[in-house]
Amino acid sequence: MILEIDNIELSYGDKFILNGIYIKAEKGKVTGILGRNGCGKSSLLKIVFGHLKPQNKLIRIDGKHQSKPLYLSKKVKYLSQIDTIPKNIPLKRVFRLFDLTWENFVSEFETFRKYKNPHIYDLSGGEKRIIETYLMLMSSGDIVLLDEPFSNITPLYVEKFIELIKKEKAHKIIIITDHMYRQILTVSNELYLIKDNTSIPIKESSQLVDYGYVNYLPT
Ligand SMILES: Nc1ncnc2c1ncn2[C@@H]1O[C@H](COP(=O)(O)OP(=O)(O)OP(=O)(O)O)[C@@H](O)[C@H]1O
Repeated sequence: MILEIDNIELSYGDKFILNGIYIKAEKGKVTGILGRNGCGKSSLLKIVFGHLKPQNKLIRIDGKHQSKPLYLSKKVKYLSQIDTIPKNIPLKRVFRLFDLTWENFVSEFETFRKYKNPHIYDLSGGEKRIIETYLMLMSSGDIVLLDEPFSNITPLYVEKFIELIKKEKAHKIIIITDHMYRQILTVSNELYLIKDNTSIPIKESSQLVDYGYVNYLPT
């Protein structure tokens, strides 16, 4: 399965954000998107999910133009930057709604074992984010869009998610964006930088220095 995000044009009023984007994401690969604050990464994922209507877009799956928003097809799971888990339902039930189990989750994320029958409001901000990321990544779907899954998460669990993403990509298209660029470099098979409103395919990490995204690369 191949997802192509093509010809995206987005402005908010007279504020020009994206133009001429082309991103190709495939099942079996993780596609990373990097870019400075405000370059339009979150807007791009919202456009792919279908929540944001740009001035122009072409979304293709296996070459077939998708005229309807992808979220209608239930093919896509989207970790956005806003809270999405209902507050009034016990978390174990939320997991069941996603066809997942709390028991499997705590076997990977041990520190959650202390919660016996938690609701989302019992958790810290980072813990909520861990749950949301787990649900979006691990539940069924062909396409997973992850907007800043690593921010606010303790390093051991960032490593855990990198491990899970590498497993899940075998049967999913995964598109990920985050400012933790070292982790994005680690987990991604294909990489794009959004700069000057457009997408630039990155083949060598040294290009990130050439394009002024970072001053130097970690040794
Ligand atoms: N609803 C909106 N109305 C007007 N401007 C918006 C709206 N949403 C986003 N923007 C602007 O569009 C630009 C891109 O925002 P977006 O959140 O997509 O960037 P980003 O690359 O994800 O940023 P960050 O890395 O800081 O999260 C920003 O300048 C932002 O202020």
